[in-house]
Amino acid sequence: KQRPIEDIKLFQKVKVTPAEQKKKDDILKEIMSESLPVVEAAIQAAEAEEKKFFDQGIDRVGVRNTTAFGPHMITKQRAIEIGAFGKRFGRLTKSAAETLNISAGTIDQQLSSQLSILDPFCPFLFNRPDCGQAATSRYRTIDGSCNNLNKTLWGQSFTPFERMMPAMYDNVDQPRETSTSGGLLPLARKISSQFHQPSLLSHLMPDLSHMAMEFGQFLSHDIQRNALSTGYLGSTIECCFFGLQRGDPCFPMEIPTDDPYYSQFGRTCMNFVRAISTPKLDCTLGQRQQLNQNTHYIDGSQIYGSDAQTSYSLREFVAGKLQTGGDPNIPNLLPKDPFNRNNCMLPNNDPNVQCFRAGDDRVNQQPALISLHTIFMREHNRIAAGLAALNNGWSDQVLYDEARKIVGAMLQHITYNEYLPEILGPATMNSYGLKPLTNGYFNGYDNTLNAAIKNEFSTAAFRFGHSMIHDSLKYNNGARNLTDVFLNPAIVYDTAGGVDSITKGLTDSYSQKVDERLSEQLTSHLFERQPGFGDDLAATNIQRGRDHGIPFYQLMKDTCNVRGLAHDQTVWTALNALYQNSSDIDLFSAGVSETPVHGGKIGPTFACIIAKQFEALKKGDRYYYENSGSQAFTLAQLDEIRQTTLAKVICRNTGIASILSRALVKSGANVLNCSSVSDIAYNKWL
Ligand code: HEM
Ligand SMILES: [Ca+2]
Repeated sequence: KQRPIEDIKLFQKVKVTPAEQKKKDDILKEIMSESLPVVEAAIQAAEAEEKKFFDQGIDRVGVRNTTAFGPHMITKQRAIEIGAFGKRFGRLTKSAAETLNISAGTIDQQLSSQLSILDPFCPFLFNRPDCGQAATSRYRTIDGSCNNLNKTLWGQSFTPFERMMPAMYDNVDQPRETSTSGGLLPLARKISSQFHQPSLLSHLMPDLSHMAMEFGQFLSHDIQRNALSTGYLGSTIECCFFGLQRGDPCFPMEIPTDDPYYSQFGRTCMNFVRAISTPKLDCTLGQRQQLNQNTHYIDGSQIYGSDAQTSYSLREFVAGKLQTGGDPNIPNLLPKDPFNRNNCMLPNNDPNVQCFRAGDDRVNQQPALISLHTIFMREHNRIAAGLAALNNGWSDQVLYDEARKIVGAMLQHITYNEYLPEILGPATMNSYGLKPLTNGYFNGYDNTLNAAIKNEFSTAAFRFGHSMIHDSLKYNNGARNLTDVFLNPAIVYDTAGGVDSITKGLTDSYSQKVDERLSEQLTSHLFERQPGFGDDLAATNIQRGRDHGIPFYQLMKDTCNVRGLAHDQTVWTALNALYQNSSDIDLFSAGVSETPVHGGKIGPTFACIIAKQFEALKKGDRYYYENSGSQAFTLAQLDEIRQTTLAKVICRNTGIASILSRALVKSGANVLNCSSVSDIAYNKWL
């Protein structure tokens, strides 16, 4: 039921007096206390329903042979707990918006009151970090808390993705399915099959190696990991069991009956589960938001973990080392996961061949990713040993902390010095101040800048890398199709190849161009375990954008001040033909297909979103490696970090004899002879 008209009018006022604000707060408090029992009952009913799906064996735990999407994308318990509060905030927001007749776009401004009645539902108020030591600590916290000393939760793991622009949902918080001119948006799978056609071998990137793709994914797994909804007892939700009928959190993708590939299998539905919704960091009512399970900062959390428990489970607790696995024939691999939590495809039940554990749970997704994880784990252990050799008195903890600090700094250096210049081009690097210095400290730390990952970046722009993926990984003298290696670690254990061959293969082959095309392995066979029942990554990216209410391309393009046509005319025409209204076009599809900026690999809209994000990750990170301050490296140490290249890290941690000296760049390729690579000068750490 609606509130009286004077209440509704009060909430429509743009400026209010303190007395009016108090009145607003009281009204909201009243609405909340009326709604709370109703909301609680509705959530209980929904949970009973979920339990039914579980009891009937539709949603299952630990599904191995499955058509469920991304079986390795496990949601952590902490995220599930926050999601339970998110559900309550979502429903409470909706009832406030309905009774006060507030339109979706203005919810955040109009319902911005801090309401103490909601405190018990605010996960960010409990266990607040104690930052007493952080102001002077040389080391980051494991979970990213206390980086910003005023806003101690900024960038912490298990906090919301932020946004560049307000979300655009249907009916306050439902996935966007309708066009601005009424009618339905085109199906995600249709856009994928018509527009994101298979990459061809003739569309290779002329100057970047396949390692440029893989480093991008490794970096992505440092800074972002969305949390997907789970069923009863954390089970995997199977949305297609009832055709397309099952409601929230299901948002399955309809496959057109004339689909060029899937129709031959009679398949009409592809699983898709909505991302968990989270309260906002300040726990005011507002739009639906999504949750990042990783630390937002570039800090090596994919190696070390984003929470204390994970970090402990990866440590040796001797001499600062991380745990290793492998066996006598192939030592020094990542530690094994005997519980197979990633639901890997394990060959022939060989008890020695198991998937791996790392700081980010997606590590087993494919062997190129496993290889970079392995190399950086080894680099950590090597550095810990180097520091220990010169510093007799250092404890396990100090050795671990210092090696972790150095590895995190190396990752930042490679990101800003080697990776981003190739992707963004020189003009964008300059205008956002992203280039590292060649000497001295950087004095640009800005404690008003929140480094947190933006939803538009995570859900659309930084997925440009999906277009760089090749059909296959070069391996020994041949190649392995991705379908044969998704979630299958077998070649990592191969004594005749393994990590060395996979890594060498990445620098010996080219990336695909960033364009609308994606490998067929990703659009027709992603994680496939039964022919015709794999997933589609392009469709998933589009659907995820709608799930998160990501603004349309046109709006982001305007926000980024991109003028005129940013596409090749033919490409733009093809994309437009799929939509009834060009202002509806999804951000991923239009962004990835823009004509690249001069000297870069992506178009102007994605370059803007990505540059802004990396600017915040640099200037909003108190522990950015070039900063001065109580956490700083000495200038001599900093000079040593600045010598880092990805190629040297690879040389130091594999048996590879020679490699591209700029591991991401093929053109004008200079070869680095690994025997000439010197170690870090540990005497600067005495
Ligand atoms: C073989 C390589 C890769 C595979 C199989 C892969 C697969 C996936 C899958 C299944 C998702 C989850 C989609 C969803 O449910 O929304 C995802 C998300 C994502 N991918 Fe990739 N990807 C790969 C490489 C890359 C690369 C090279 C980049 C960037 C340079 C990248 C950036 C992202 C980002 C930013 C997300 C969103 C992360 C999040 O949900 O928090 N990926 N990818
Ligand atoms: Ca991180």
